[in-house]
Amino acid sequence: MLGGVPRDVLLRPLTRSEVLSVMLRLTVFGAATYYSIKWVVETLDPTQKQKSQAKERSEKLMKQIGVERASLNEYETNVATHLVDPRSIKVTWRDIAGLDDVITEMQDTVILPFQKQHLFQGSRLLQPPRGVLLYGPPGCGKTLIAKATAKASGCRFINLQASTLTDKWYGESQKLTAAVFSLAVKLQPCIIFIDEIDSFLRNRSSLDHEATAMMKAQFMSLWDGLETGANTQVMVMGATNRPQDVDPAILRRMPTTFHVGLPNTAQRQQILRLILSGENLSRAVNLSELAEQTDGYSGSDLRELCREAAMYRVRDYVHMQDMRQIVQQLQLDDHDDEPEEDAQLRPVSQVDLLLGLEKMRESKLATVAAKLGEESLD
Ligand SMILES: Nc1ncnc2c1ncn2[C@@H]1O[C@H](COP(=O)(O)OP(=O)(O)OP(=O)(O)O)[C@@H](O)[C@H]1O
Repeated sequence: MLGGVPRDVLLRPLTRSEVLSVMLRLTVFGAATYYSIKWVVETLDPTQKQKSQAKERSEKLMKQIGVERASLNEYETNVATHLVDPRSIKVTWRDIAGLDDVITEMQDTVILPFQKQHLFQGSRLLQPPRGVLLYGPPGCGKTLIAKATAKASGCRFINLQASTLTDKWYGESQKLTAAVFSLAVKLQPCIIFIDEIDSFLRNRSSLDHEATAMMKAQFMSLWDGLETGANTQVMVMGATNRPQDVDPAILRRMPTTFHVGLPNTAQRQQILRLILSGENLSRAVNLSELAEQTDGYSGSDLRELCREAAMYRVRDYVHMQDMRQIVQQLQLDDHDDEPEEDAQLRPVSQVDLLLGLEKMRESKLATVAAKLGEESLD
């Protein structure tokens, strides 16, 4: 190939400008190769679109919570898409009824350390808890309390879904787990909230996938790492319906626990009053009677009962309108200039509420029957 080039030209040393020119060409060639390969890899990466969407979303959320110019790696960006702006949370303590004791305790043990950090410094005994667990049956207000806590504390709030960490390729879970803690530290004061923590950090068993076991171990060690930074304001808050299924090692890291149980009669009456507070109620409504009759009902059941009750008057109204139209059509000529009827819904009555209760009972019985049926088939 170089046959035509005279031997002395090949052997003579390169001049300074030739060396520079070769180096320049090599640099340009190297850069072109690097960017071409990067472009091909990015084009072929099926998750590229999700990644750029995550970046956009996390940048927007970070801006909303007042953090600009924080440099986040790819995994922290992914976790940042689960950030919640406390100002956007609608739930306040006033939206929770019958749980005054839990709220007071939450304010003292969780919110106070965030708000009055200086009082808690310098004493190992007064260190705020690194982990808090809310437990109790479904629909009794755990999520409401977590949201109101985030709002009242003004902390940044990472609402972590178990699937964010678990449904990932091997190795990705660990990088995301590390990112949860590093992001929380960057954004502190911060609460990492994990709903249904039992499904995520459940009892370890020999059947656990190796990656899951490693992720759990890593989660715990990063959690312990929070202890070493005395001024670190990061807390993990978990909620579960099944505390017995949570890994005991995790439970030990959540020494502050709040039981949010089924409401008693007085609490049910308070919840009913709160749920119906914006409604037009008939004077004859007796919430104490309803509270007596709803033993075993959660706050969420009571809300559903009230929703049903409120619907009866809407249905009545629609039926009434239909009837009126039929009558009007029949008597069209005679009643041409009759005044328009009142377009208001009637107040919610005690009968509506009792009918709502009846409907709830039926649906609860049907659910129990279906469950028993499933069990007998197993
Ligand atoms: N104490 C309460 N005061 C007012 N509303 C309540 C209360 N408890 C439950 N509710 C109503 O029930 C709904 C569900 O409550 P929430 O999601 O907090 O329950 P949860 O305990 O987190 O349930 P799950 O374990 O199923 O997530 C609330 O949105 C609210 O309407």
